[in-house]
Amino acid sequence: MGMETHKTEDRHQSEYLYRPDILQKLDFNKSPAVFNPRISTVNPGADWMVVRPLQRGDFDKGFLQLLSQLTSTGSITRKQFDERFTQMKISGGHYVTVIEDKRSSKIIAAATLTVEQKFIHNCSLRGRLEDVVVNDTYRGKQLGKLIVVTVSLLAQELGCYKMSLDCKDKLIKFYESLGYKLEPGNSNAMNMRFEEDPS
Ligand SMILES: CC(=O)SCCNC(=O)CCNC(=O)[C@H](O)C(C)(C)COP(=O)(O)OP(=O)(O)OC[C@H]1O[C@@H](n2cnc3c(N)ncnc32)[C@H](O)[C@@H]1OP(=O)(O)O
Repeated sequence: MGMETHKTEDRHQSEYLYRPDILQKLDFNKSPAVFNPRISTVNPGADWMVVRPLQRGDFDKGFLQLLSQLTSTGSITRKQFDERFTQMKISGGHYVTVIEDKRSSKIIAAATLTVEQKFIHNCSLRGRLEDVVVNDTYRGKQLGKLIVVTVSLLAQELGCYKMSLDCKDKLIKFYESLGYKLEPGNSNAMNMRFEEDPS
């Protein structure tokens, strides 16, 4: 490969799914979450950690292996990953956000904000929190709180009027500590499955 080809390839790998600068202005004082010690998106607590949008090159940084700690991912090829990344970027509204350990160049946490465009509420936007996961060897160090608060504040910053999530019963307390509430009479998650559950 010539030098120019290398440069083009580097640019390709570091391409972001969404503009990283929106993450710089999130105000953690707006969140009810308690951090001890205090950390935030811009100051995640160690110089080897960075909170940022998904990059195309995260295929090589263990992003899919991390997701497999959440649910079944199947065996996704680089081409499939690349095409999905491109489609998400073109369609907009997909804020896949990650924490990288720069010492090992590995993705250690992830959460997605999906923004839905609505007609109701004066053409409003609604956020959905999806696919939250922290690498098991990094759990219990506030990174779950950090990544969830990051995408929740991002939803607010983007103008969403609310943010919703589905979770297992045992995680209700975790999300309540971050500002999510079970609304009486309005907290049922229902699904219609079109395929056999692979697990
Ligand atoms: C909308 C969704 O995506 S729901 C799916 C959530 N993801 C998963 O279940 C995947 C597997 N689990 C994980 O990846 C992690 O355990 C996470 C993301 C749930 C939490 O990540 P962590 O980095 O361990 O969380 P963090 O250190 O920020 O913990 C925050 C608090 O929640 C509590 N907590 C964390 N996980 C759990 C759990 N599974 N059950 C009960 N409490 C929990 C912690 O004790 C901690 O409480 P404290 O602040 O009083 O000490």
